[in-house]
Amino acid sequence: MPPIGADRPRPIVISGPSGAGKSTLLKRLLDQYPDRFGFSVSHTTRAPRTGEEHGKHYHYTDKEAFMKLVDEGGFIEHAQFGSNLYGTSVKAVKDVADVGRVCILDIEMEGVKQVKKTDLNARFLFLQPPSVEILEQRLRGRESDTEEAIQQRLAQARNELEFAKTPGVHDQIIVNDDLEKAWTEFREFCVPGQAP
Ligand SMILES: Nc1ncnc2c1ncn2[C@@H]1O[C@H](COP(=O)(O)OP(=O)(O)OP(=O)(O)O)[C@@H](O)[C@H]1O
Repeated sequence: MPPIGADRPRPIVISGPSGAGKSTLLKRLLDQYPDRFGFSVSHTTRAPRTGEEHGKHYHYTDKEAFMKLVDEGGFIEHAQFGSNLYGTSVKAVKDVADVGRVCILDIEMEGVKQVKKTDLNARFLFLQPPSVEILEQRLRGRESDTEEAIQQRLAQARNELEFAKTPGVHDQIIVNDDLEKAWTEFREFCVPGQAP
């Protein structure tokens, strides 16, 4: 198989603090270009629920096999929720490129560092809020988080913003001040050459 980028579309890694507007812009992108992008299928150790399909909703696995893949460096991100493990494997991202779609990874800073260690040849986009104060207003405006969660997100946001200053980490940084302006830049990054 040739490397990603030769004839398979390069994945796009989108990161940025919680509340920066990733979901807002991604929803718009997927609505406008439904066939162009794809998402990787995650691994999980939880049992499939009725109607869920192996390889479609998740790759269902057991703890032992999951941990073996962790040891082999097969995961970009993995985490435990409750008693179950979840993760995004490098292979799952390659599977999306193999069917000719641009895999979108909406991940946080640690995941970005992991992707950089792989041969995924990804492009990196950072979505930046205009300021931490405005980020706080938006998180509050969303009315979906407790005060504690907001404080945690803001603390993590400061870390992410600091990391994003590292030269060469991101191919592009978009400041989400005016949504329409951010959308134009976002679309140009994800679907180059579409601007009127
Ligand atoms: N340019 C903008 N101006 C004003 N409000 C915005 C702008 N962009 C996004 N918002 C609002 O900010 C809030 C946070 O946006 P969104 O939920 O898309 O963030 P996110 O980065 O996906 O966060 P998370 O990582 O927690 O999912 C939403 O209520 C959204 O409507």
